[in-house]
Amino acid sequence: MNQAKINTSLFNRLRFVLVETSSPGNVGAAARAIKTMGFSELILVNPRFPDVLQRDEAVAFASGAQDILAAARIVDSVEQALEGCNFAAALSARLREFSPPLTAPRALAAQLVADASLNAAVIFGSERYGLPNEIVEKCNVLLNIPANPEYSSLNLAQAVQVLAYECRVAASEDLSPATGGEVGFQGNAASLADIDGMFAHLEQALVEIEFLDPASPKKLMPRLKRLFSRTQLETEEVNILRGIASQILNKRRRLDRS
Ligand SMILES: C[S@@+](CC[C@H](N)C(=O)[O-])C[C@H]1O[C@@H](n2cnc3c(N)ncnc32)[C@H](O)[C@@H]1O
Repeated sequence: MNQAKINTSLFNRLRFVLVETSSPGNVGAAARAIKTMGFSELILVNPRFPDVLQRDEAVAFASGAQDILAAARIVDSVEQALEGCNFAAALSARLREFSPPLTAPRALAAQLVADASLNAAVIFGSERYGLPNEIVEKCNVLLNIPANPEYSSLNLAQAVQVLAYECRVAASEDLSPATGGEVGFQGNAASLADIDGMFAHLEQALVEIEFLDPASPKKLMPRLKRLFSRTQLETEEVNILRGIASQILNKRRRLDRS
């Protein structure tokens, strides 16, 4: 039995999100992977089979982790899966032109353990298609598991296992009290829902001043998302950006009226 001391704070702050998973066996194996490493929160976004959690194959692959399966939640959208989160990492074997900063599981795990103010999600794509760009662009980081460049796509549940393992190892190595305090943000990390709202507001303002042409948006919003994803936005900062957007919209309306 492993008696190593461990900082358990991350176990309650990290959720595993599987998007549009098709194989019940992978869902069961993912439940087992997260339980063996001490985690418990599994969320499925639009799985191929709505009854996947009860399917024999899922139950068989979960083995002793049937409690994780039973407690797993099924939701309709990534936004629902991320409710209450202020940090999200997209896992992909594929690098993309417009993505948040690239990081590796070990570095991310250390960051999540060190900063107790982070309520995080790690998001995995479907077996066939991986993660769509719209989801990757919402995330703070893109996580790539280092692998053979000629064949780097792990089985979904194995990717979950690697991530959960790295987080456990990082938690075992960091035994500082998990209170946040001097490490991490000065203010509260903005929730992902607030950041989404801020981008929608900013987009509206940019359209209003004709900086963004909705008929030909090019890559302006993905580029801005990438820019902001390089910093961990705080609630106050999101409010400032929304204030700027409001001011632009109000000023524009006043000019239109005069
Ligand atoms: C079988 S893979 C999906 C492969 C898919 N055909 C694609 O091109 O993305 C299922 C999921 O496991 C995760 N995954 C697999 N290999 C990975 C790697 N090397 N780094 C990060 N995530 C990986 C990703 O979340 C991926 O969406």
